[in-house]
Amino acid sequence: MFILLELGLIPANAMTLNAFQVGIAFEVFILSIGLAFRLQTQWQARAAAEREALGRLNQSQLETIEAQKQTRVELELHVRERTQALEHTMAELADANRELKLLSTTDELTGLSNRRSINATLQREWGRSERQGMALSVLLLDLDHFKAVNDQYGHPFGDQALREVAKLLTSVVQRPTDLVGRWGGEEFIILLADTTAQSAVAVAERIRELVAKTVISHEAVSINLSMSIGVAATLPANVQTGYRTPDLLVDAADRALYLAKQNGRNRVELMNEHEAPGVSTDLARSRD
Ligand SMILES: Nc1nc2c(ncn2[C@@H]2O[C@H](COP(=O)(O)OP(=O)(O)OP(=O)(O)O)[C@@H](O)[C@H]2O)c(=O)[nH]1
Repeated sequence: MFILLELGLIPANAMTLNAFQVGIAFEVFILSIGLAFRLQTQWQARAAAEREALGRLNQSQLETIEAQKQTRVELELHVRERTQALEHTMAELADANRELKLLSTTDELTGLSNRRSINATLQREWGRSERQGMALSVLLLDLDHFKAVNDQYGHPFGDQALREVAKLLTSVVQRPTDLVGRWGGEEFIILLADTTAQSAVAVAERIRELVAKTVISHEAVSINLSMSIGVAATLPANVQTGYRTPDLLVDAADRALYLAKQNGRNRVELMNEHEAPGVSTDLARSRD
């Protein structure tokens, strides 16, 4: 442009004189537009990429939250199922324990308390009688000539007789604090709390009479049985004259029972607290 002007090939005017600057300005302008366009394109691409990444991130977060929720629900369900199963097992265990306790305290044949349970009750009642200054009585009851019954009518008949006798005993002894148990074999025991020797003998006598008059039947056989009963009573607090331990009280009843057998059976004998044979209730003999 400068050479053309110098040679006079183009007229010198504002346009031609400033053509270089104008050209540069124009080029700068065009470059600026190009640069701006390029920047905008890059910015848009970057924004789009960011949006997409953000979208992806949110989606994965949502999936994570959803998965966690699902896991929690499943876990809660599992815990509930396990809790229910555990409760069920606990209930079964409680039932089994009750059953076990019943089995360990009950005589299978008669349903009465067994010896173990009677001993526990005797200890308890002894302590209570001691604290409250009450009398405590023990009856030992034994079926007479029971071996002959078994031998003659068979063991099943003997079993039935034991069950029937157990019912008779519980029908007479009904106070909640009293206890009827099977001491072993054809021998029964009765604990009478807050009961003096005199009352205990009266109870024993009622039992003796009831057993003697009750007909025991099983299948084609019907027979009458009788019982010998030993009675011992004490005031546990009375250490001077009474029996010192529950076992000694039972021993005394056992000695009274032995006397009843010796003296002819179907009778009641009382062992007095001074360890000597007591007043025998000869009612049995006199009435039979
Ligand atoms: N059926 C049956 N018999 C039993 C059971 N337990 C013990 N006996 C029997 O009871 C009988 C007891 O006999 P003994 O101890 O000789 O006494 P007893 O014949 O009753 O004679 P006394 O007691 O002297 O009058 C035995 O034949 C035992 O087998 C039982 O659970 N069922």
